[in-house]
Amino acid sequence: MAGGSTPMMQQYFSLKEQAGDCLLFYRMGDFFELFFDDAKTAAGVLDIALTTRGENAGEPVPMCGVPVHSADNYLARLIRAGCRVAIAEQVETPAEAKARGGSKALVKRDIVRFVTAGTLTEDTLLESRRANVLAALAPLREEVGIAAIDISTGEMALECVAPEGVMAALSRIGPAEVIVPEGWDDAPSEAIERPRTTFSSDEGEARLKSLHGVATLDAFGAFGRAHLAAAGGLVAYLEHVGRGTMPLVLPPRVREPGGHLAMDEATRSSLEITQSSTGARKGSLIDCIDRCLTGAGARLLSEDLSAPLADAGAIRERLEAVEWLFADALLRDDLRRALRALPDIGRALGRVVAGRGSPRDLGQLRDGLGEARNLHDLLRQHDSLPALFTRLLPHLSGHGALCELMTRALVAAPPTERGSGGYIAEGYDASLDELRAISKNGRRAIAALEQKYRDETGISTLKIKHNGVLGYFIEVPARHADKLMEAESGFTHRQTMKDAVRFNALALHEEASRIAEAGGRALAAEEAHFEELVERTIASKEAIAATAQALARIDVSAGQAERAAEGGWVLPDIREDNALDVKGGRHPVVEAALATTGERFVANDCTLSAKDRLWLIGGPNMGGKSTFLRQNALIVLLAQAGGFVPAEAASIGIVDRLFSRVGASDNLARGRSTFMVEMVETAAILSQATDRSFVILDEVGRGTSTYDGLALAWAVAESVHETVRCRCLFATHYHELSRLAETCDALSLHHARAREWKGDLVLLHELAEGPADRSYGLAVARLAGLPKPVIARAKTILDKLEKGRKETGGLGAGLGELPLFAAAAEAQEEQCDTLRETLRGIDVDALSPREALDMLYALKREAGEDGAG
Ligand SMILES: Nc1ncnc2c1ncn2[C@@H]1O[C@H](COP(=O)(O)OP(=O)(O)OP(=O)(O)O)[C@@H](O)[C@H]1O
Repeated sequence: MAGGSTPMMQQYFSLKEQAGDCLLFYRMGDFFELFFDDAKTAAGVLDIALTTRGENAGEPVPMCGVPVHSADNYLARLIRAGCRVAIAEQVETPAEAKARGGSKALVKRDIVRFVTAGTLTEDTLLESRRANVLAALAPLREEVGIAAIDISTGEMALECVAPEGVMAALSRIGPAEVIVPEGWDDAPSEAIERPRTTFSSDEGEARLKSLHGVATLDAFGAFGRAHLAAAGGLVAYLEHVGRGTMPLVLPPRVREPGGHLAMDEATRSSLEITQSSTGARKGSLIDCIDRCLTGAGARLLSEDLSAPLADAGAIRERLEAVEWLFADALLRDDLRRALRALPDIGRALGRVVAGRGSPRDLGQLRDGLGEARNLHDLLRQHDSLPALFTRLLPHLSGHGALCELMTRALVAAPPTERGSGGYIAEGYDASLDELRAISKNGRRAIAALEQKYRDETGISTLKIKHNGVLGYFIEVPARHADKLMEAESGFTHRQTMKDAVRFNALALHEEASRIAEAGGRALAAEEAHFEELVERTIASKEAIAATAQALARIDVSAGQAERAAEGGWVLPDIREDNALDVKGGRHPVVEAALATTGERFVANDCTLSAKDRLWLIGGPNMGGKSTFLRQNALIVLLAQAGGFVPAEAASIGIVDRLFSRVGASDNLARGRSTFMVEMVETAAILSQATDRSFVILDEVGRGTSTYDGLALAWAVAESVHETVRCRCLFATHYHELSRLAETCDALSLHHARAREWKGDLVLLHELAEGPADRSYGLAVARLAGLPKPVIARAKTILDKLEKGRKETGGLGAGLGELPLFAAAAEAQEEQCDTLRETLRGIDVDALSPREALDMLYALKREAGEDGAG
């Protein structure tokens, strides 16, 4: 970068202003270069050299650069590190610039697109088994509209949530990027602010209508103002990012509230559904059950698990399809063989519509649509087809004309680049074939010329060669050059090399021009065919997207059936009551982990019903309590996602909300103390759970002092039992809680069994009825290898504490007379009543002012507010 305010610097600054807080990739020949702070950021993230180029205001300008041919790789790393990038390309050639403004003219550059985490379409930047979602939030008075799109496939959904439900919704959607109107105080951190005006419902409606070329949106669904406002912000952002080139956007579908099993952020992360506690897919539920053969199937499965259904009919429809494929292993194999060969046509379509499609993408669409047709024919032979597949069947066919056209038009394996042509098949276009023949014949003619020149000159080492600078030329070794240099030789000198000299000749020149012209025209013809195929594809984009979605659903069903067969899972019985009856349930992830070391997972029953809906579970550390809690939550989740479950039998009354809480989990990132988090989360359960919910509470209360913790655990258990009345598994180390069984009739006691054998602890991982007899804490500590003297010392202390407990009644002393949760509330009422009675008994007319004042003081004292003032 030259000093002062050079034209180049001015161009750079004006582009940087348009780029805003995105890093500016400034195209310079074969490199993208970054300057100033952008260079420092990029060099840090990419670990590449930071240098300088020229000066600005007397200071060297920091600079770094990445080669254009490997830019995708660098982009991926920058995006992963949370950066956004503006790509400024040269939009004219140096020759054009020269013709326009003389030899010193600067090549015009323009930002051609922004690359952001939520708006990627490049195959190399996307993970095949993971959706890449951009979400826009539009807060209206009492609600927040959410528009979410995966532009790699164009799938778009709109929903509307209460302001306090935004985080839960975002944790379900898992967006890579979130945009919000500027100046919104409650916006999630990390959200990107966009102009407020774009988030208006009128704007949204207008943009959707123009995008889909319709006069009314009625055919797509019923949209509220919040839906449309969010859609407006989203579409405006896509226009901005693509600089006017729109990606694939399919008609939006509206997500109705209540259609799904609700889970909040804490529940999702505690159940490790799509990612484990480390943030990786490995070790998560999906990692353990995903047997999909296509990326699109894996993405749909992730959506199923993130948003399980709450409607019995819809769940049974999915289950019926899984069961059908579960029962017929041969058919499942056939189906899966076909699925394995499927390209990702949803994403290929996304690239084609976004104007970044390649011949290879068209080839993938051809192959994928053809394979869909084969699946259609395979499924159609069966007359017992499940309802779900009957519904999907029509989407698997119907692309006959397009497939036939692409089959004729494209070569078997089209390239990703179209610059050198060669992707349109022979026989598709006679004039193209002719042009190719000219090139081919031309090359033959040149070979003949070579022979002719050799004969004429007698130089057997004469060769006709080709390169990018000279085109075709004749080359002879230097020692034979003189002969060709003669004026009458018919050859014209072009270049002298160290050992060779190069010439041209008229006949060669003419032949070469013919070849070049035919080659250029052939490329143009291929280009025109490509454009036409793209246009034909775009014309059927919605039908192709529907095919892609149907294929993904079939893949998910077949994958679920495969997983069930592999693990001996069962079809759950979906019911509308409040039962949760699991026989021989297992935790799929723990079971798989144990299997790698040859250990066996101990299956356990969970039989909750309206009469016995709260299980209090005690037992030693490491006894398997947490595992049992989670396995039942996962079984509910898997069943409502429409899959088989790891159990011998399962009957599941549909759950409306699932809550999972683990006592005192660390959440330092949010700046709240662990206990505070635990209480905030517990409060959410008590206010949001209904009698149709399922709650697992793992040692709630353990994050504070023993007395406080016990008191809170007690009160929470009571409240769940008396007020919420939902199904609940409550694991705790507080023995004292077992006394709740005396007063709570729908609560029962259970424990994870353990035995001490010859001084060693044996954990049986088996659940049994009744309270835990003791805690085995020291035995577990010994198992963990705590030094012997420490264990011995702890034992002495424990003996003393236990003696004290016997004498004083221990932690739970005094709890005998504790009124029940509801009774405690009544107690306050009672006090009000004595006040009322005293008031009623006062004869106001008989009181002197002094007596009245005394009486008032007395009443205040009774109400517990003495020391007035
Ligand atoms: N049903 C089971 N069969 C076999 N092994 C199991 C079973 N349940 C749990 N385990 C094993 O025991 C380990 C501890 O289980 P878990 O964390 O559920 O115990 P816990 O009772 O909740 O312990 P703590 O009270 O310390 O939190 C698991 O990691 C697993 O390896």
